[in-house]
Amino acid sequence: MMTTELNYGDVYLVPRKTIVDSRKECDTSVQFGPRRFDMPIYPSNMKSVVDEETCAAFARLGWFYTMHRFNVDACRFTAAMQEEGLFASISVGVNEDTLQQLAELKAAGLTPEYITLDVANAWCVKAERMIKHIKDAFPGSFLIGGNIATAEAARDLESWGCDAIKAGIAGGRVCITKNKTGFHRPMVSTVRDCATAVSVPVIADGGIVEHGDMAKALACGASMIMAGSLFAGYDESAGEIVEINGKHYKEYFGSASQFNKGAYVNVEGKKILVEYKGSIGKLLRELKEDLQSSVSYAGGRDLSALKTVEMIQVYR
Ligand SMILES: NC(=O)C1=CN([C@@H]2O[C@H](COP(=O)(O)OP(=O)(O)OC[C@H]3O[C@@H](n4cnc5c(N)ncnc54)[C@H](OP(=O)(O)O)[C@@H]3O)[C@@H](O)[C@H]2O)C=CC1
Ligand SMILES: Nc1nc2c(ncn2[C@@H]2O[C@H](COP(=O)(O)O)[C@@H](O)[C@H]2O)c(=O)[nH]1
Repeated sequence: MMTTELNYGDVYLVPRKTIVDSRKECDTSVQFGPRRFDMPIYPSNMKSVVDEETCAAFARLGWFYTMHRFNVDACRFTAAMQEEGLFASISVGVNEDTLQQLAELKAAGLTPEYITLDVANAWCVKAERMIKHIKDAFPGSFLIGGNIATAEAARDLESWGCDAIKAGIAGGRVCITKNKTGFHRPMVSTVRDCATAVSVPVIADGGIVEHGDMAKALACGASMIMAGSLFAGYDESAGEIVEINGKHYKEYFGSASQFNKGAYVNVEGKKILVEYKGSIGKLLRELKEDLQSSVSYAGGRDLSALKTVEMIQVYR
């Protein structure tokens, strides 16, 4: 049977009576694993979005982050962050090099507070083996597994030991997976299905276009949101600045792009230029203001109000 599925642009949230005197009263903070963060959104663990400085800046601001896994010394990164009094949040893969990195961390007596298993389709035997290995070797780390896109996959990752699950397949701005393989699920349907299926937190990954999509993701049951292109155009983003005809852009490329892989093999991502927008401070302030406003329209004082808000489908 063929079903109709929904993306963020297909839905809106129905307003309720506001009970606060000011949007500033609305609390956007979220408990995620062992820590509380100022906002439930964070930059994608992509080489064109975050580097060590981005990660340290987000941690200092009280926002969550995850370092990417491409040519990164996880041991050195973890030590550097923790020596600065910041939490360490690393990404790993499913291959031999990850086993090596984990062994080095263990030998150095280091435990990252957060570990993200980052593969295109984590509903696979290799991810199952690695998740079980990480839970065994680092029981003190909060383990995020992803990505997946169905309730059944979410339930499997939860049963394998993930403390949180990242949902979203082929919905990203630099993704070409859906073009090359035919596989994709729109984000509203993905997040709703996955969040309903498990008791661990679900991260809605990719496809955030408008700031209001944050509230929609949370209304679908997400606890956190990961976004790439939203954060890619700033001084603090990791991509290079490019000048064309006097206008400035930043490079934003997929983790499975030829540019990131260094070879045209199993390419499922592309490189684009996004508008350069200067310092990220204005964006972070605006994201918080907009989410505070969303909470007020939801008739609450904190993010829990968004969990029970009514969602409607719009036809164009
Ligand atoms: N969120 C999304 O929709 C997507 C995200 N990405 C991002 O791109 C990066 C690269 O992802 P990924 O390709 O998983 O990682 P890798 O290219 O690092 O692949 C990891 C390992 O898994 C194997 N593998 C990967 N895909 C498959 C598959 N479909 N079937 C069997 N084995 C497979 C690879 O072997 P082999 O190469 O020999 O097959 C490799 O050994 C990640 O950061 C990921 O998050 C990529 C695509 C979609
Ligand atoms: N199919 C692919 N997806 C990718 C690739 N690199 C990253 N990603 C995913 O996209 C989101 C970011 O999406 P955005 O809409 O916010 O820009 C990211 O977090 C990954 O899940 C890739 O090469 N191919």
